[in-house]
Amino acid sequence: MAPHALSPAVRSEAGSPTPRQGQSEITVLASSRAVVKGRMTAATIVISTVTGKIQSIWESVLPASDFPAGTPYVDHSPHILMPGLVDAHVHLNEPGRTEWEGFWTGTRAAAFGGVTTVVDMPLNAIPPTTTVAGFEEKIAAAQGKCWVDVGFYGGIVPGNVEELKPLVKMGVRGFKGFLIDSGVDEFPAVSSEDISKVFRELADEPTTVMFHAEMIPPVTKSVGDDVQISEPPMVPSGPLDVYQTFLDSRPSTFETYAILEILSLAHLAPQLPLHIVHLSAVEAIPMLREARAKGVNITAETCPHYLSLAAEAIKKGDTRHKCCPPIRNQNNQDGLWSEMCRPDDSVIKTVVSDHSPCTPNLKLLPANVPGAIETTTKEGEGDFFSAWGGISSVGLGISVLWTEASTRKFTIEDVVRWCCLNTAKQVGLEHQKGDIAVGLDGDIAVFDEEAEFIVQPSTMLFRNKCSPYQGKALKGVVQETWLRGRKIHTREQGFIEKTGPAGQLLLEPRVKA
Ligand SMILES: NC(=O)N[C@H]1NC(=O)NC1=O
Ligand SMILES: [Zn+2]
Ligand SMILES: [Zn+2]
Repeated sequence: MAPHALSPAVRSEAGSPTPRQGQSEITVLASSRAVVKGRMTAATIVISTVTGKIQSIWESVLPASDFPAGTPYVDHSPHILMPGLVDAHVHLNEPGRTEWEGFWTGTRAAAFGGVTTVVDMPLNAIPPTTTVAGFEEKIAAAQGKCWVDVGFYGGIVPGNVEELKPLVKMGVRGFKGFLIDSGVDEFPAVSSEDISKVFRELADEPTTVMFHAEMIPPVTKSVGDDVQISEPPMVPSGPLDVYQTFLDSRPSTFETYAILEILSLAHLAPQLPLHIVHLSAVEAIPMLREARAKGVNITAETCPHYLSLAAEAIKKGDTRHKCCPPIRNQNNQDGLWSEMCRPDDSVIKTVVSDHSPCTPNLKLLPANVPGAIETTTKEGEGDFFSAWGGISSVGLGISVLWTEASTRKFTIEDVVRWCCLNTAKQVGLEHQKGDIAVGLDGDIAVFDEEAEFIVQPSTMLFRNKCSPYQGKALKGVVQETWLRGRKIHTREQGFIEKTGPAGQLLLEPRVKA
């Protein structure tokens, strides 16, 4: 490439603010391997330090001498430059349950793992993001505490339909509702009537409606001439600290029944994107495929835990593995991976953490499990039914996923599709996030896919160091994380503290796809 070809590309954009004295207007990252527009290539990426946007890309490694003297330039070869990850499902729980997780700790954990955007779930904070007032409190609580960019979902609960359009205008990136008990009182489940109202209300809005798709199938019984419908309780069928007992209490039919219910109402909003969060049961896949073939606009996500852990290996009382829907058996995991082999028509488009932490006491961990705390009472120890449901993993996702995906012959491009390109699309941020392309934010993860590490408290930056991954050897290390053209974290040096929490709140309303 002739050096003169650079001059138009490195010119700063007209009308942009001037950089501070002595600061270069651009920063350059190069590598023999980069995932640009979803494809592996050599690349030299020029990011404006003024706008934070990617200004130009060459599909070759240009030497530093091609750039003006003093331009920060690093050739990261052979490490991979990939887009910063967009984790589209994280519970940050602030305000109200900040002792479970907060903006500061949750976004630092994200940055450690190359995640440059997280999208916060509407529940577990108090208040939940189910009203305009609740969202205002969230936004206020997040100010100045975010180390990566943060978007927000709104919540759907019985009776809040009038809040939904105003929340869209305030910039929520979608909505989540539950069809089963959510685990927190302030976020009740919705009925089919509630869903019908929501679909009518949001039918033409630029948003996505997402469901925690587990539902207890009602049982019908005849009493005289009447048919009575009731929900059976989730009754344990064995010891409470045996994982299989818990798994038996939340079978795959809970997921398939919930999805059928959602599909039966989809005609009320034919244009509205629908989405199933944290899909676990493989049995739901053919149903979703059939619906999509008929034109229903529905997608699904799954999580690293469903793709890497299996019920058979969960030890007695190890409630670090409790989540809902549950981790199922190895066959189920293999089935999810088979679906991931279909890059173009898979119903599972994204992989997200569903980082849903709590304080360690609520996990009721027996003393011999790492992450346990000393408790004065042994009551309920190891009880999978009473323990908080949720897996902590934000920032570990890419390594957990790569450890498993690489043995199954998937590529880094696949990971980028699941965790960057498609997650950005899911939340309407594809014009800004999730890819290395001119005009997008200069969010980059520098990934060494050969390096390995053991998960320890020092590699779990979330607030409560209690995760089923502790002690596991993982493959793939994020060496550096860049947010809008600024290096914010390196594995060697930690956080670039002088940069401070440079994350922005992503509140620009979505536009219709
Ligand atoms: N309330 C809450 O965060 N629940 C999450 N935890 C989990 O395991 N599944 C969820 O939906
Ligand atoms: Zn959920
Ligand atoms: Zn969740």
